[in-house]
Amino acid sequence: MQKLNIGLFGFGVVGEGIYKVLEEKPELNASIKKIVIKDKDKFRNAPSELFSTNANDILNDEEINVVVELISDSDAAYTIIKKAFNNKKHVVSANKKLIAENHLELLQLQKENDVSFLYEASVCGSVPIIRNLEEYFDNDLLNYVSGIVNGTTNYILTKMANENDTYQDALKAAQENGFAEADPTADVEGFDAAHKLTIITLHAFGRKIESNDVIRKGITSLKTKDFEYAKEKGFTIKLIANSRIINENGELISTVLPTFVKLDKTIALVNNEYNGVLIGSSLSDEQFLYGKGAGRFPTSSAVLSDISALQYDYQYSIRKKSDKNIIVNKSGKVKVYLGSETEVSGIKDFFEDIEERYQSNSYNHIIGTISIVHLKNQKLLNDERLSLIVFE
Ligand SMILES: NC(=O)C1=CN([C@@H]2O[C@H](COP(=O)(O)OP(=O)(O)OC[C@H]3O[C@@H](n4cnc5c(N)ncnc54)[C@H](OP(=O)(O)O)[C@@H]3O)[C@@H](O)[C@H]2O)C=CC1
Ligand SMILES: N[C@@H](CC=O)C(=O)O
Repeated sequence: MQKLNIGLFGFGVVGEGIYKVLEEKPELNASIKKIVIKDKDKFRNAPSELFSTNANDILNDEEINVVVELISDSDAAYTIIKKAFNNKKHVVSANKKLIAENHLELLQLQKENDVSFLYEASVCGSVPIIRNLEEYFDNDLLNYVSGIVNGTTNYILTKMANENDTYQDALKAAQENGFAEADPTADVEGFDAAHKLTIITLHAFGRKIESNDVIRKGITSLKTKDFEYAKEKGFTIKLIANSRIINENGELISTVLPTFVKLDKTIALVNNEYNGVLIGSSLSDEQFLYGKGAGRFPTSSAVLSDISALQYDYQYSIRKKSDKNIIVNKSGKVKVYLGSETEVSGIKDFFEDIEERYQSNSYNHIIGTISIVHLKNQKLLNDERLSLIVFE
């Protein structure tokens, strides 16, 4: 077993977690030689000689053969990872934004430099989704991957639906628990889930889509009345990320949208910071992966698993990667609920047909069918007056 000398970038929620975990796992033959952070004056729960603010203390150290990148700045992480590859170091990362934005380039660089780039922690925290899609589902025909991939929003939605918490209180608690991104806009507006969905889509279907291709709406415009409607009708509201193949030409429908989920469905039972992903395939029908999607030790467990996989030179091969023309979000339609406190002019025009209209002094809603082409209209997605919720 080769000795892994680790250079760790970041000593925040996850970085400090993996430091602690590795201290308790001497049998792994992996130890942290240097930790690079940003703020040299912060108190650290580790010996001060380990710390530096100079990235080159890791990147130019020839004894360090593994870089574990756990920082909150994706631009800085991009520079660090590229240099690490050039210097023939393996990289483990949890940085979904960075990966989603540079996925194919980074995979190519790992290949050219004959090193490994592993990032299980970047999607669904502790849940081993990437390696399962990559290895186990290699031969089975996948139809969809769908579920809850962001712990912060699921925590907030659970607290709002089940404990009548306010959005602000629930978000604050998610931040205090270390679930949220440094800028929680990434969580609550659905960007984080969209980044994760692009990573999932490449490993599931071999197709690289951009986060901007995903039809995305977060949870910030949901109102108490929407939760009341959901309860009355036997639903709960979840932020669901979904990529599915709909046509023989391989067209993908990829969305991150607030979704009414029937209370008796598996996904409805995924609460708090837990994530849960349904994998639909021709042979095995539907399977479910479930576990903690955020937080110090759950995320560290996935980072640890990647470090451990380096011991046997594991690499993602992306065998399913297809260079065919990729078509995303062009066909089909969905059943949508649009709620608003005041009448919003022109929204009826988005619907192909309307099934239900409700109007009162304090709240209105319309339920009907909207084509995918109209659903991606930014006017509809970005209007904060509108609660947009799809039916699964
Ligand atoms: N928290 C979670 O549950 C999960 C997080 N992730 C991902 O893991 C990564 C780390 O997240 P998390 O630990 O929560 O973040 P934190 O905000 O808790 O910690 C971020 C760390 O990054 C360091 N840092 C920021 N910029 C730089 C830089 N330019 N150079 C060196 N160090 C830098 C900070 O330094 P300093 O301490 O000096 O401020 C800090 O130690 C992110 O990519 C996140 O998306 C993935 C899955 C789950
Ligand atoms: N902020 C993210 C952290 C894990 O990826 C989340 O809440 O899921």
